[in-house]
Amino acid sequence: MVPPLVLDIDGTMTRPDDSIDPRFFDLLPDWEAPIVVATGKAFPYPVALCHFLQIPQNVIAENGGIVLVDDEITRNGDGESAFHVAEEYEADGYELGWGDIDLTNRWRETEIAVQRDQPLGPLSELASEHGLEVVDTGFAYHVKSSGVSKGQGLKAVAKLLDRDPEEFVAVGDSENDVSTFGVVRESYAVANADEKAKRAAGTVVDESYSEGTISVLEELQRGFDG
Ligand SMILES: O=C(O)COP(=O)(O)O
Ligand SMILES: [Mg+2]
Repeated sequence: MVPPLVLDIDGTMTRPDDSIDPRFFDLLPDWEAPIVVATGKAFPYPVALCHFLQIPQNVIAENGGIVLVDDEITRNGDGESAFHVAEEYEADGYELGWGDIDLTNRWRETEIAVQRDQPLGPLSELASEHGLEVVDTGFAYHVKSSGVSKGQGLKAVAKLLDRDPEEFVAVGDSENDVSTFGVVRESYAVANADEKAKRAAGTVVDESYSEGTISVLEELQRGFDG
């Protein structure tokens, strides 16, 4: 059997121009084991991605803040405090950086995300005053509860799927994937991954972005076929 998968979205299922690699639309629906999409993005994004890929909606969103399996939704973390951090950051004269219509945070429930061109120092200070932490995904700074992570999310998903997290193979590209890498059987960082993800991964693949992820999936498939 091919192993169950836990896949990050940005930097992992995407090409360098941020588009989803269209090859996943053929590869993933045919994968004969559960697939979990684990992302720092707000909940609607991975739900929509699963919908359009036509795969079951096994989702970890907001870096573990929201978990969906079948019809069960679990929320984790102190969203209120994260929203207070955002308010205080703005009151101090900084911006979240997403423009007037902030679609990055509009649907967030358990954490907030800030553009990486905004100052990190004051954001980290406010986060720690509220007992929160900042994670840099390479796409955004995320202000979140420290006990909440994709790895914790995967443990919850695995349980609901009647699986062990150690059956899973993970692919990711950044520090918000390190917790996932810590609970799975095999972990792969794509070549564009940040140093934290590369250090935590069992294997760093030669290819970048979706090219790297697809090479891992094809290798797993060959292992299964052979
Ligand atoms: O939204 C982000 O900042 C990163 O998203 P990802 O976890 O899917 O890479
Ligand atoms: Mg990523």
